[in-house]
Amino acid sequence: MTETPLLRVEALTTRYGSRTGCEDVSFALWPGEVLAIVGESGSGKTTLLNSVSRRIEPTSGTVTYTMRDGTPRDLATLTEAERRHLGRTDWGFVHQNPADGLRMSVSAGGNVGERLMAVGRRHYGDIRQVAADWLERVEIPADRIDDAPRTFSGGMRQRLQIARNLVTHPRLVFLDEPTGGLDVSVQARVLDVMRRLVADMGLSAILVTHDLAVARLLADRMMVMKDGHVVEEGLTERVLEDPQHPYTQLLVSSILAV
Ligand SMILES: Nc1ncnc2c1ncn2[C@@H]1O[C@H](COP(=O)(O)OP(=O)(O)OP(=O)(O)O)[C@@H](O)[C@H]1O
Repeated sequence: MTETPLLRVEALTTRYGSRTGCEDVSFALWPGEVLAIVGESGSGKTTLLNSVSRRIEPTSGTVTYTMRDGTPRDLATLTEAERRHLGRTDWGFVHQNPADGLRMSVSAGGNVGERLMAVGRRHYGDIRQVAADWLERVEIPADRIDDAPRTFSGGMRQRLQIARNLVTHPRLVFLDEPTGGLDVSVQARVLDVMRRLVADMGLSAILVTHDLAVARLLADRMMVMKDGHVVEEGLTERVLEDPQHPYTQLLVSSILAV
């Protein structure tokens, strides 16, 4: 790991009127690290993810991101065009519902190729070849390249969403309950593909999940949220094996002991 974090979040607070989404959250994300944000429904996980990725504007606090040229930038100071560029090149966002991250009536190859065109690739034959390679990497049969994702199963759609996001080799991926809507048997394959790609590509990721088993499989480090606050944070194995906060103890015993 290098000395400069990829992302530094300081005292981030997001309120919805008088209701608190997340409050006074600080953390650093290091290159190549996967950080899970866990907690029960309503604890503020999605609010935090969306505030960090600027899908919503936080009420206060700062998020500093180290750009590809090594310059740390306060995300609040980026122009709209700079943010869009970041979203197309350096960042990926995998939604729980694949329909939110895919174009459901565009072919699978088109869904992947579109992201390449957004970063300036123009040669049709090359784009199709890269798209075909990526479908293979996420275990989608080559003969489905011209089919639209609305004809795919839930697991295939999610694997396609992963391909669409990773084809531009982002440095940071936001994963919002990426296996949340899937049957357990289908989840395993999606998780396996994701774990392999994250490791192969040395990706940094922030993963929101209420499922501690998913966090255990993918994350190096874990932050536990309750009522908008981080109550515990540490290496995944440490938090799961030796939880310190009573709420984490409850979560771990109720979920892993079954
Ligand atoms: N758009 C919104 N308007 C008002 N309140 C909101 C909004 N979104 C979230 N909240 C509130 O903020 C708090 C945190 O919600 P959030 O969705 O971030 O939690 P979560 O841990 O992601 O839950 P889930 O796992 O159910 O998605 C909750 O009290 C929720 O009711």
